[in-house]
Amino acid sequence: MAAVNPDLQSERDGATFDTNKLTFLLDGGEGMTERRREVEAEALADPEVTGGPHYHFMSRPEQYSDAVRKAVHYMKQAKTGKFDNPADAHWYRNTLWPNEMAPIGLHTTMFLPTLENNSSPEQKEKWAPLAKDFKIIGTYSQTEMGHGTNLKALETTATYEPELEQFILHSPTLSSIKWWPGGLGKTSNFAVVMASMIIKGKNYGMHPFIVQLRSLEDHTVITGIEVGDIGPKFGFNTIDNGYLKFDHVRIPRENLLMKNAVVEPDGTYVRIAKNEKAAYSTMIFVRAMIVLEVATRGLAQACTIAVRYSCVRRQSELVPGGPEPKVLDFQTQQYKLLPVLASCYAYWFSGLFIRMTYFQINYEIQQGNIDLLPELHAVSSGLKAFTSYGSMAGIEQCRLACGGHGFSQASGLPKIYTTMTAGCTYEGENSVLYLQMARYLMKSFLQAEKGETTTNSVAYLSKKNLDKCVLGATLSPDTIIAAYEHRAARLVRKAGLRVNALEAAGKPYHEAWNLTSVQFTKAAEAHCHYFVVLKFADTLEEMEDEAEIHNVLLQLFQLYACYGITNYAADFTEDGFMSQEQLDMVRLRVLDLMADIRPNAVALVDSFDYPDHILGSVLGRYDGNVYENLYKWAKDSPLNKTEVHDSYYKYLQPMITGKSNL
Ligand SMILES: CCCCCCCC/C=C\CCCCCCCCCCCC(=O)SCCNC(=O)CCNC(=O)[C@H](O)C(C)(C)COP(=O)(O)OP(=O)(O)OC[C@H]1O[C@@H](n2cnc3c(N)ncnc32)[C@H](O)[C@@H]1OP(=O)(O)O
Ligand SMILES: Cc1cc2nc3c(=O)[nH]c(=O)nc-3n(C[C@H](O)[C@H](O)[C@H](O)COP(=O)(O)OP(=O)(O)OC[C@H]3O[C@@H](n4cnc5c(N)ncnc54)[C@H](O)[C@@H]3O)c2cc1C
Repeated sequence: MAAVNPDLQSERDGATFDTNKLTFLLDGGEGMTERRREVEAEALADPEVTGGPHYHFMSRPEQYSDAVRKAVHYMKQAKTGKFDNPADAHWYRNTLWPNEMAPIGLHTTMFLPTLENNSSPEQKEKWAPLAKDFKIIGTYSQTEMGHGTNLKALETTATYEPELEQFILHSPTLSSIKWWPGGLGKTSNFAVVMASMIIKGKNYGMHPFIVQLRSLEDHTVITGIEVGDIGPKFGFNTIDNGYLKFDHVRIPRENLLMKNAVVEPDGTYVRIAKNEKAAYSTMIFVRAMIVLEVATRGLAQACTIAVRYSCVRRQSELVPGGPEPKVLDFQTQQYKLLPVLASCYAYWFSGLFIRMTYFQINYEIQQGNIDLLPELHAVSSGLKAFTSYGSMAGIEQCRLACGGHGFSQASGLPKIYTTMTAGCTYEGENSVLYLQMARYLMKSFLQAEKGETTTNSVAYLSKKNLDKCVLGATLSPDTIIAAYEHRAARLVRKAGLRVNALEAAGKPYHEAWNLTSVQFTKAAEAHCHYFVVLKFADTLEEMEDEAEIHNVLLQLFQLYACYGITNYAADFTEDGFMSQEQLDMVRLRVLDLMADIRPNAVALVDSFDYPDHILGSVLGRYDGNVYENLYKWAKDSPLNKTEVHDSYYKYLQPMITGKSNL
């Protein structure tokens, strides 16, 4: 192993805390870290994982094909039961496809969970083992060319025919063609297809059906089905997002997944689920997972790259005539990166929270208690939107902080960005999800107005909030939380009152809502911001016996909160809640906190504990040996395989010399 660049080593030597211990906290305990490292180490030692062709030097068809090679490698091992623990499987996949979408990604994250959570016990017994053993490979096929958001408008029909006890799947229009599902184009032989169910002329809305798409013998497409890849995208090169068209395809009645609703042989429809949105359950699961597994991890990787590189990169002068400093010593560079680093930690703790909450509430839902479903739907929707947007913006900030080299694929940042930014759109477009949360906020506001107590994430709405901000220079968590509560409560109330006023002025509710929806998305964002601040503070409070780590996390917490206040200053000041003096103090504290955190910046990103293979970055290498490896990267570029490129003979030579050697 090459020696570590002294500029990076000195950073590590100067850290005030043990990075390992912080890693344990992030992973959820020492045992979890150890297990993750074991799984990663095993994967990293396997040439099938690390030895394939260079991702960036392949064409898209090659990238897809190589991802399928890896998928087969994964499935062979999974079949042995090696990855029966979901966490092990997850760590292994992250190492196998670093910042890439696996062609079987939808199989594991949506197809299998839908089979498990939406099937009757008999159906589960039939389908889940086939899917777990990869005897069938499936995807989640919901979005259509014409509709992704508005599920009530899905046009694919599943019309029941009692005589034959069959459903007939059909795509009646161009816009009804399924469009986007991952792994649909070339990889999957099955899909859960979401279609509007029609019985005796009545439309019962979206329901899940399991449908075979391709032969299990030779992968040829089933008669009546047309399926293919939708072509190159902004990113997601390794996955075949696909299209799917049905021409009166018949499937047995039993292929309706019947946990939530049953269709009897004579066509009688029996709803079982207490909540009519039960068919939306897989989306809640994925939204809850996106917060940590997509948004936060993408941002943490980008931060790791940009912070390490900023301690290796020397440029310009700080002291006139003096040596070139590490660029992280410029205050503006700290301002670019350290608030983003603080966001990473903030999102991480919210991500851990929503993951745990999802599993707890889902357990209750499976037992028939759906009381907390609206809370889970609102919080998972809001946090997904809030963190994916913050992460997208933060990764771009990291790229800008790396100057010219940030623009090269060698930085690893474009791949992280394009993979992550898709998370702002898929699984519910962010504005749409904020508006879902806003519905919950509006209801809670009305409850609070009636003097009722609101609970869980919206408990603060029925509390008497402070009229004046008591934030002082010590930045105690309680005063910070109170400020964020005040802001969120005020924005929710303002939006709620406007809806009421517009209605009172004669507007129908839907119009009043639309005319207030910008305010409501801002209120939903403020609510999420408060929630993330709160979960960070809760983590600090629950921490035991780790004074050094507590210290640095408290600084990050304060930076996250103060930076948020400076960015949304008007929200905190315009009603006279926070004074100009307090705002000025907060602005200065941001600068002080950055100076406090600066010596620990590298240790804070090291604590994310990403192996170089996962980062995929020359700039963010653990050893900091950036320049020699940038040079090597360029030499490996396919354009440098020959001294004179073919295009010279084809185009330049005839122009320059008037003749061609071709
Ligand atoms: C210890 C270590 C463990 C590690 C384990 C790790 C495991 C890791 C696993 C995963 C890693 C994650 C990796 C992620 C990779 C992801 C790749 C995914 C690729 C993308 C896939 C997709 O995009 S699939 C398609 C997704 N599509 C959408 O999201 C569509 C968005 N639209 C909707 O959801 C809805 O249409 C709508 C909510 C916008 C509106 O619906 P509708 O019109 O029907 O409802 P209304 O607006 O009228 O509302 C009525 C009422 O219903 C409530 N409601 C809406 N949705 C839900 C819901 N889901 N659940 C509960 N309730 C819902 C709504 O709030 C309304 O309530 P009211 O009371 O009336 O207000
Ligand atoms: C990379 C990627 C992978 C995907 N994978 C899958 C998959 O595996 N399976 C699958 O089924 N789907 C998949 N999708 C589809 C994805 O879920 C949808 O694209 C997403 O839900 C957004 O829906 P839409 O495309 O209809 O956007 P639209 O709803 O058309 O959004 C366009 C604009 O309209 C706005 N808008 C729409 N409705 C409202 C409203 N009610 N109020 C206010 N504004 C509104 C939005 O905010 C947005 O600005 C994937 C998409 C991507 C990009």
